[in-house]
Amino acid sequence: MHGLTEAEARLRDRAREVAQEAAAQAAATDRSEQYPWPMVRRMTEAGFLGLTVPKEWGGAGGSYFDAVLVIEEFAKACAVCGRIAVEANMGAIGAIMAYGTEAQKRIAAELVLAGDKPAILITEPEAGSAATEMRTRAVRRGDEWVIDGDKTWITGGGVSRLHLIFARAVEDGEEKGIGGFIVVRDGEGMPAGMTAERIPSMGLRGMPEANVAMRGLVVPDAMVLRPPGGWARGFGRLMDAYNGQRVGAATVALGLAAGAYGHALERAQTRRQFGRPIAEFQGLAWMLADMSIEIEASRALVWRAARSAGPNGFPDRLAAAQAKVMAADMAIRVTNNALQVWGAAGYSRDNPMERYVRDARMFAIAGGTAQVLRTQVAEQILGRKLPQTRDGFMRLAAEQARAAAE
Ligand SMILES: CC(C)(COP(=O)(O)OP(=O)(O)OC[C@H]1O[C@@H](n2cnc3c(N)ncnc32)[C@H](O)[C@@H]1OP(=O)(O)O)[C@@H](O)C(=O)NCCC(=O)NCCSC(=O)CCS(=O)O
Ligand SMILES: Cc1cc2nc3c(=O)[nH]c(=O)nc-3n(C[C@H](O)[C@H](O)[C@H](O)COP(=O)(O)OP(=O)(O)OC[C@H]3O[C@@H](n4cnc5c(N)ncnc54)[C@H](O)[C@@H]3O)c2cc1C
Repeated sequence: MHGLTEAEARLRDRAREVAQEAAAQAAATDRSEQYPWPMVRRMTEAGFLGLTVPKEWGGAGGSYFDAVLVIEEFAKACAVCGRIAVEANMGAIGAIMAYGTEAQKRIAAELVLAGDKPAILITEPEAGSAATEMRTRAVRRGDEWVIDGDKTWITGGGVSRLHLIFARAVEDGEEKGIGGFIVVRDGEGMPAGMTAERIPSMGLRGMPEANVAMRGLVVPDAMVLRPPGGWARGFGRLMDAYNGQRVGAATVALGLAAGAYGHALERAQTRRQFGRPIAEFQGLAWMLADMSIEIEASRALVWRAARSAGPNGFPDRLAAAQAKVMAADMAIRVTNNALQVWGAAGYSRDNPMERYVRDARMFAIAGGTAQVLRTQVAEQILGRKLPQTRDGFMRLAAEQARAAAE
């Protein structure tokens, strides 16, 4: 790897060192399906949670690129730890540090720097890819808002303390747009009006995924996250921040692929059949060559996307989607081929290869599916909206005709 400053290389090396401890507990975390609290404490002490929090709020003031260097090292060893590093540096915490009030920033920074991995609540049972069709409503009642709705597949549900909830804001009986609502879980249980029920998942089993129900959840007005541009632009500005997390998810996929590839490379040179190392068989040598090419190409896109964020900005939307699509699809292929290099041994649950395969599967679904993000890439390169609803193009044409007539 090249193109790192001395400080960046030092940060990556420090992350690599701590990630050895993450590797040692990854199998146990997968088997127990328990959130890896001891490792979270270790990562917190090392300053990897809240790395991107500005110095004035107690963080290291690191860049998205710094976070990416750390996330890849953890994801190679323990993808759950990699995802913790994503959400403790990007997504909800990024949105709050950019758009929040002083009080909101202080609360969020303190939580993350003390080891919390925030949760972001966007998806609903009937609004997955079509996230703008969400039904969760926040109705204003004086100085507070009352939230009702159901979210699903919420990473960290029941473990996270800081929650950023996307909901439709209703004021004076009128719907204003989609906004962000901050809720903090203080004690052991969930806040009044909020429940979390775990969903059993295929991979990343140490990370709880949950259905979160909100019934009369009260949020003070002071905890409403108001991005610039008003309610009507709320969803878009929150998604600006979410582009950071897309780069983070791409990095976990990259790290998983790189970790599996490392194991495959070693195995190919030590396992012998027909009297010689299996690496000498061209079928496997080319498989390893393709893995290395795809990993390097993905890393280039991930780095480009992370570096596209200005000092106080978020990664570019197009670059983030391109990196995520490439890394997610690549990780499925590479982890699968790495298991193939291991033969039957790779299929055993006593071996990390099957965990890499299970863990890699989610990234073409979560954070925008591979299909939806391809449409986003197409929209950006074509410079035009590609509506996904049946009547979308008719509405667009009507809007354009109206604008031309004015
Ligand atoms: C955006 C979609 C939900 C498509 O819905 P629509 O067609 O109804 O919406 P648009 O008109 O395209 O967008 C509305 C509004 O938002 C702006 N926008 C959309 N995406 C972005 C973006 N990436 N960056 C910046 N701005 C964005 C868009 O320009 C419009 O703005 P204006 O109103 O014009 O100002 C759909 O394409 C989509 O993204 N679906 C995926 C939903 C998703 O990613 N969910 C993630 C849930 S969290 C998660 O999975 C965590 C997992 S993890 O991190 O491992
Ligand atoms: C492990 C995991 C963690 C997650 N974490 C979170 C989280 O923390 N917070 C959160 O809010 N959400 C989270 N999600 C939810 C995730 O964002 C959604 O699963 C994702 O946006 C897709 O929604 P869906 O699953 O409802 O699929 P659907 O939208 O129902 O899609 C089903 C299929 O149809 C395809 N499809 C849908 N629309 C189109 C289209 N317009 N064009 C082409 N194909 C289309 C999709 O690509 C997919 O293959 C997580 C999901 C997983 C698996």
